[in-house]
Parts: sequence; C-alpha cells; structure tokens
Amino acid sequence: MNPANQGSTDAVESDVGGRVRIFDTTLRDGEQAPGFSMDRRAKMRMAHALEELGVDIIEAGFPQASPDDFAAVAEIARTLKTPTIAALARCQNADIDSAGKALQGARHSRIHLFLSTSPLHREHKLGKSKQEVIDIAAAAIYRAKALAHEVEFSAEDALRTEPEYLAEIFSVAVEAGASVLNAPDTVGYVTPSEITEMFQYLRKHVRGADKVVFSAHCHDDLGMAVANSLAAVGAGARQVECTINGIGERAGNAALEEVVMALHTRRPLFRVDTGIVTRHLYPTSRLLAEVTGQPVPRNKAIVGDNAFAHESGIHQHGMLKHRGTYEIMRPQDVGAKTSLVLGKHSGRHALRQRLVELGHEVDEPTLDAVFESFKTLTDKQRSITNDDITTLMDMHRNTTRTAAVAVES
Ligand SMILES: CC(=O)SCCNC(=O)CCNC(=O)[C@H](O)C(C)(C)COP(=O)(O)OP(=O)(O)OC[C@H]1O[C@@H](n2cnc3c(N)ncnc32)[C@H](O)[C@@H]1OP(=O)(O)O
Ligand SMILES: CC(C)C(=O)C(=O)O
Repeated sequence: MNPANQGSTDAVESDVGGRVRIFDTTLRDGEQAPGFSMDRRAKMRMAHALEELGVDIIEAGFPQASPDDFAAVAEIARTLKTPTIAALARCQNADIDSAGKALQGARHSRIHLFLSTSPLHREHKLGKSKQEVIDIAAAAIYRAKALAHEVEFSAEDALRTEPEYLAEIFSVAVEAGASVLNAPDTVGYVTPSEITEMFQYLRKHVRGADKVVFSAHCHDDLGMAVANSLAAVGAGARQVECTINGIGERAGNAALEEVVMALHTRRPLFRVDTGIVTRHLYPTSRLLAEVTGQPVPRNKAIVGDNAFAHESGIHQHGMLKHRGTYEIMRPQDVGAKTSLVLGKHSGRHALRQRLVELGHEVDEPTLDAVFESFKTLTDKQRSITNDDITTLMDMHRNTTRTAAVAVES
C-alpha cells in the first residue's frame, strides 16, 4: 500500500520536510495536446507503467469527454491496485456523476473538480459573479463527495486570480469537503517568486489550510513550469501535478521526470521525498513516445537521447577521469546510460578509449594518424559508427604496411 494514499487529510504543513505526492496527469492534461490523444488501450499500457513508476495519483481522464475516455477511466479504476485514480469533472452534475460512475471500481478514487476563478475567466468564459462561482463550486463539491473517496478542487487560472478571492473560494471548498486544493498556473504566466508568494498567502489565509494538501499544476508557456512547481514545493505545496515528457496543453505541463529528479538530486535544498522509482523514468518516457507516436526531443532533460551523451573532447576527457565532472545524476538512476559519442568535437582521449574497446592496440603515432583521418571524416559525416572507426584503423594499417613494403623493395 502506498503510504501517500492512506487518507487524504494528512497534509504536511511545514515548508520543508515530508513527502510530495506526484499526481500524474499524462492521461488527462497530457493527452489534451494536439497529437497526443490516447485510446483506451494506450491509456491502459501507460497506467500500468505509471503504477510501476510509483506515482501517487493517476488522473486517468475526463469521463464526460467521450465514451472511450469513460471506459478508459473505468478500466484503469478497476485494474490498478496502488495509486489513487482521479477523474476530471466540470462543476456540472452530468460531469460529476459520470466521473463518479467511472471511478466506482477504484480502491481509492478522487473526483477532480475545476472551476475558473480569475476575473478574465469569470467574466468572459463563465459569465458569472464572484459569489455565483463560489456557490457553484460548493454545490459541486458536496455532490462529488458522495461519489468518491476524496475530492480535489482546482481553481482554474488561479495564479491570475485576486489572492483574497482565491483564499475565500478555497476556504469554502474546504468547508464543502475538498481535501486537496490545486492552484494551477493554467496559462503558464507566473514566475517562481510570484508562485511562492501565492502559496505562502494561501497557506496563511485559507480557513482549514492545515487539514488539506496544497497542489501545484504549472504550464510551460514561458518555460517555467518545472521551476514554478519547485518554487511551490518550497512554499509548502505537497502535491505536484505533472506529466511524462512534459506533454500537455500548448507548451505542456511540468515534466514529471524533471520535477522528480530536481527534488531527488537537490534533496538537501528541498528536503522532501517522492515515492517515484526513478529507474523507471526512462522506460516510461519511451513507452509514452511509442503509444503516442511522438518522439522525445534529443535534448530533453533527464530522458532525451543527449541527456547523458558527451561528444565534446574536453568533456569526454573529464568524464574518463571522473564522471562527476560533467554529470550531476547517475544515468542508471533514471534507467538511462552514459554514452561517449564520437563526432566532430571529440578529442584523442575518447578516440583512444573507443579503439581500445574495439580491441585495437594504439601507440601514440597510430593514434595521431587515425585521429587526423577521424577529424577529416567528422567534417563530412555527423555520426560516426564503430564500423567507421574500424575502417579508419584498417586504412591506417594498410597505409603503414604499404609504406613498409615500399621501403623494403
Ligand atoms: C484547464 C483545463 O485543462 S480544463 C479541461 C479541458 N479539457 C477539455 O476540454 C477536454 C474534454 N472536453 C470535451 O470533450 C468537451 O469540451 C466536453 C464534452 C467536456 C463539453 O463539450 P460541450 O458541452 O460541447 O461544451 P464546450 O466544450 O463547447 O464548452 C464548454 C462549456 O463548459 C462550460 N464550462 C467550462 N468550464 C466549466 C467548469 N469548470 N464548470 C462548469 N462549466 C464549465 C463553459 O462555460 C461552456 O458552457 P456552455 O456550453 O453552457 O456555453
Ligand atoms: C483542470 C486544471 C487543473 C487544469 O488543467 C489547468 O488549470 O491547467
């Protein structure tokens, strides 16, 4: 049993220490991005991988969105054993009932309600007053409470909402029975210092703040989703909503693997733990790429092909002496491998190492000669294989032999 799932009101209240729950929304916000939708079968495969990864909560979908999404949430709820299964719903009876029904078989279920709170959304999207929005949220939470083990309330566009009003609607949400309060940066607008201020304010001013978990849900429109999520943790958030490979609406959500490895690698700074089995990060990332048909960018932090690859000679020389010179994480901790890639920017040290690995004996004159032809080749060819290296070595041997024969005759 995952200790994070035992009861929903055991919030960690201090700014440092404790457990941060990882709420994975790859199957909901992640799949909302154009090109990333997943059918029931794909979602099942991902859900099993997410369970193995050790996420605390899987947001399996939005049951009211389509019959297949309802079926996917229901199957995930029936099948998975460890994580809490969440389903998204608007503050509308049909959505709430459909989420409750889809979650019926779950060992631990959560209805995730959302309603816009910012002035822009209240006026233009919902056409509702402040009080009307509060009343709609309260009624929805009461209804959802009867249909799931717990209710999370998200104030959509929270970070562009008046702090006093946000604290008020969250206070009402706690009274109505919500045990997780999510303050999303829906449009990826804020900076780390601003989100810190907002979470500190909410934890101070929401009535019943000590009974609930505060959650961050950050989008990457300005490339700050991970930094903002970490800042929120620093300000007391104890749930982070994130996705594998950072997929999600527009520029995406905070990348799960980046949030987790930042908390893990810089533990003395954050002083919190997650339940993530980090060596599953890379395989889970690759599975997502497979089921969506969307490759992981090479330079993606943690899980990209280049995340632990070194081509530059100066870096390779350092790596051969001590891997800590250019790596801050052990690749095996995320299920990946280090690679010293030979290319245009490589130097003699890495070339010698590869020649030795391929079983060639190399003295300094040989290395110099092969290195020269290697550099000529890399100016023409972006990727160099072991076969290329062997060919260069064979060519050098042939040249040396021919020269020796010429001298003899
Ligand atoms: C920030 C987020 O990520 S929120 C989640 C966004 N995700 C999605 O929208 C994906 C799934 N969505 C869908 O499949 C469709 O939008 C459906 C089936 C849910 C709804 O479709 P439709 O009924 O045709 O409505 P449509 O999407 O065009 O418009 C949204 C309606 O929901 C209302 N609405 C929006 N948010 C909420 C809310 N949190 N609570 C209550 N009503 C809301 C809007 O005011 C609008 O109402 P109206 O039809 O009375 O004008
Ligand atoms: C539903 C909420 C949490 C959301 O996805 C957002 O505000 O970005």
